[in-house]
Amino acid sequence: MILSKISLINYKNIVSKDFTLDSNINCFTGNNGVGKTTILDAVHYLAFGKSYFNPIASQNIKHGEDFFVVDGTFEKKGNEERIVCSLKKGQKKSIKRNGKVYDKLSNHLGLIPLVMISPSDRDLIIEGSETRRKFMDNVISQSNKKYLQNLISYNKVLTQRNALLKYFALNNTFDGTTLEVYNEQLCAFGNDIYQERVAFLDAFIPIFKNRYALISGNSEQIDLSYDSQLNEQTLSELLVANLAKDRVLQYTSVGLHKDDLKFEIDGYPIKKFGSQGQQKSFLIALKLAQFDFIKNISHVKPILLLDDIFDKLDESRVTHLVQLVNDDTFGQIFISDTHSERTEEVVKKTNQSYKIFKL
Ligand SMILES: Nc1ncnc2c1ncn2[C@@H]1O[C@H](COP(=O)(O)OP(=O)(O)OP(=O)(O)O)[C@@H](O)[C@H]1O
Repeated sequence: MILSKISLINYKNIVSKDFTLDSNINCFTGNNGVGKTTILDAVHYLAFGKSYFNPIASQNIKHGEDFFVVDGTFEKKGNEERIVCSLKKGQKKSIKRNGKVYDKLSNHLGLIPLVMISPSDRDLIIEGSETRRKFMDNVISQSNKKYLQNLISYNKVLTQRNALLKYFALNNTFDGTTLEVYNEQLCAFGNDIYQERVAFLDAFIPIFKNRYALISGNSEQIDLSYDSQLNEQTLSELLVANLAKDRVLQYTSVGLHKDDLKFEIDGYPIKKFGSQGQQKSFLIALKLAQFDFIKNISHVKPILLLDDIFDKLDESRVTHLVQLVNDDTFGQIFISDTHSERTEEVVKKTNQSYKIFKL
């Protein structure tokens, strides 16, 4: 899938802009705040029906205006797909494919595979476990609809179980039979989710390590592992063993919603012991592995958005990255950078066609 044209109206700081794009590399350069990331974000909007950065849809409308439109034309094997995302203040957002409004956003997801790499991915390292679970869940659910369904069902039962624990505490009562019904449902959905996460990481971790080695030139050992209470005990055993604690806490303290991913460098947590460049390399490797994973499953090369990617990387890592881009693993790429000359230098070294848009 190649994005051949995009136009933005009132999207964040962009009043009105149209771009006719290259099928390989597109670079957006300019000073801080001119709107480079905004353009990449608009491409993300076309694929996922939402901003990568601001989940509150109305805040993506340019200040003082009352609507935005992002209009993209994609080409796939000679066929055109026109996707138009728009939002008018006070109304529901609309996503149209070839003039027809989608009933549900979920029907659009998957049509345009895309991976964004951005400085805000640092949240994956510095924030709590929820961010890392979300990353894992997003990658798995892009190719596994049943996983997403199980996840939704698990969270629903979890909310009900927590409400019941609260009810017990408030009313000084306990009903083991009702709780058991929730436990059984939680275990049924939870075990499926656990198995899928194990299988996913078995496939994902070697791809990730390979990507990291290529970017860093093998200069340090990194590790990614699955940290789950279910690695030691079944969910059913965990629920029984922690019942007294859960009744005191009035919520479910064990389960898949506590899973995490452990990121390490030379055996130590990367959050505390990785340099900025090493952390950045780790995140790029993680996202490139996501790219590979989606590509292997969907047999389509996702669009790759590289937001401010060269910052903090030394020359040899930038060179390795460019070499990566040069093999035919990748499809269309969008790059944003403050240094126009640096970008041009870098993309010139690839054997790909490119366009540089100076904003
Ligand atoms: N709803 C909005 N209306 C108007 N401006 C907005 C809105 N949301 C964000 N902005 C502004 O858009 C501008 C462009 O941001 P963007 O992140 O695209 O810049 P950039 O060119 O990538 O800069 P940098 O080099 O600093 O990363 C910023 O000044 C930001 O404050």
